[in-house]
Amino acid sequence: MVTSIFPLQIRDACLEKSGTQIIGPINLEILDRGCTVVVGPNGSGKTSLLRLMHGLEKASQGYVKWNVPRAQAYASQCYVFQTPVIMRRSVRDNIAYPLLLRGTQRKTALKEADKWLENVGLEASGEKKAHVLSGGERQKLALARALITNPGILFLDEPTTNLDGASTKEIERLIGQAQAAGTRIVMATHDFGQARRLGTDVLFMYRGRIHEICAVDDFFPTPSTEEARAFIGGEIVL
Ligand SMILES: Nc1ncnc2c1ncn2[C@@H]1O[C@H](COP(=O)(O)OP(=O)(O)OP(=O)(O)O)[C@@H](O)[C@H]1O
Repeated sequence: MVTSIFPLQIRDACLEKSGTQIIGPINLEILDRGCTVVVGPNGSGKTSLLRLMHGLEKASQGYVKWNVPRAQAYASQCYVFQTPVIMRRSVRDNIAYPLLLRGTQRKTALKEADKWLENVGLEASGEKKAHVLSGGERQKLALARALITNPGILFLDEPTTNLDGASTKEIERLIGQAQAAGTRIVMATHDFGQARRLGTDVLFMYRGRIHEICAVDDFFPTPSTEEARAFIGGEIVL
């Protein structure tokens, strides 16, 4: 039996940069189901929290611990950056790349990439150089490249910033599809509509700390703190 990477346990974790604590202490447990949307004002620490969870940053105090050894957990995670990293090769090769890294034969990897090209609507662009893609197309490529590995957890940092309505809808469809297929989602977003459409629970960051965590259906109509109420109302929260 394969051991689950969950729960992810974060205990008293802090992250320091240039001698300043930017987030923490954070206490959080992530179980294997759902879509957690991370919201909060600019600079409240959403990206830093995602990076800490994924292991791109190391806790200066406390710990971030998966249910399995770190390397095993890392192999089952993907992180899609706000500005996706695009490799200087074709769109198709970009998508196949994670499978090639894992030792899949090139022919099989490309066949799988073709399925994903179709799923994300990039089938006409497979042979294009990836760096010519538009912003929305790049996000689709990045999602396909993440999902081709069937990750246990997917971290998304503002996946639809600067995208038009149709591209946003398309990206949300792919995220919903991944969640339905069993991938745990943790996503930072400034889009409340998106948070309501995709999220199961909300994590509200404020001044580097988790200020509130609850079901999406409770957070927006009845936030339990004054800061969250002000934030949802579009007031400046400092
Ligand atoms: N490498 C770094 N060095 C120093 N400070 C940093 C570094 N990275 C982030 N910070 C600071 O940490 C704080 C949290 O940043 P972070 O990017 O996590 O916020 P955010 O909530 O994702 O913001 P936004 O909504 O604007 O994307 C900010 O004040 C930022 O300036």
